[in-house]
Amino acid sequence: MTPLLFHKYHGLGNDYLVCERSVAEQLSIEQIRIICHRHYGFGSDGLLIDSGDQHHPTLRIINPDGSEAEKSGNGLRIYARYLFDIGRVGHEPFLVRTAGGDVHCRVHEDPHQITVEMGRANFSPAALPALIEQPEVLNYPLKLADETRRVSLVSMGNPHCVVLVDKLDLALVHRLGPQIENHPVFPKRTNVQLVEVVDRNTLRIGIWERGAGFTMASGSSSCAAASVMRKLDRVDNRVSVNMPGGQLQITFGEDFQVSMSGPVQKIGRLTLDEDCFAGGDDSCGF
Ligand SMILES: N[C@H](CCC[C@H](N)C(=O)O)C(=O)O
Repeated sequence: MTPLLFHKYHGLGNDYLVCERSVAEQLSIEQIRIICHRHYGFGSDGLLIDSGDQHHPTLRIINPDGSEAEKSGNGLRIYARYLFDIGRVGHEPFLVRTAGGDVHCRVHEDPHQITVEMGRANFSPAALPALIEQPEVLNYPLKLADETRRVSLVSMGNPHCVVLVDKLDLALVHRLGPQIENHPVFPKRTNVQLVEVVDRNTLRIGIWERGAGFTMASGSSSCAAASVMRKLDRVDNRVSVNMPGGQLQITFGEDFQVSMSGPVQKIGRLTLDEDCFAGGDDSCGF
């Protein structure tokens, strides 16, 4: 087994491990879940796999539950910084391929700051997918276990369900998040955001991620929340999105083309010891 080398970064506390394809090919999905585990592994909100070749950077995103995501905003900023750190890119804009569409990234003069052109917000429910026969789903009454909540749907390449609230309550994110993530109307599940509009240029959001649960920050969630609020004419073309982990800047171009800018920090390099996989299920089941 070649050394299992990982690089750990975070974007506003949304942390990711990065590895080469040759490393990922040696791992099963169950082993990736262990590596992302907060106690039995390195701990991470997911694994970013550098899947391209020298001239065509391609990003695969694996959630901590082992599911694969089409796109990740913080993941793309981290991948762009990783490519810069290993000398594969400079400060010029460059294209990155993802399962959720091609995006353009740029590492600023200060390499802690990265901008990603995240593509066009798509309000068609079929893009998520969602089993609702409407051209767009805005303020739709979604029936949950004990209540009905008005939701709006948007795809950033990955699926998002946005819930507008008067006052953000993170306990409500934990209560509604799993119900909506796993609602049968979403055949591939969905990411969930609760959104409070502070003013026409400022949002506060709480995030429940598909396949990851509560996270400190999410780039695609910031894009999704801002896009729905733009669609509902609650914000202007430049929006600061505040999350528990910090703030991202979202800017809208023509036809809901979304640009996202924000920080990335490197935490370190990690080499995995095979002993990590040696244990069985020693838990006492409580
Ligand atoms: N869990 C998400 C992918 C990561 C999104 C988030 N970390 C971001 O920064 O966009 C999904 O299954 O679509």
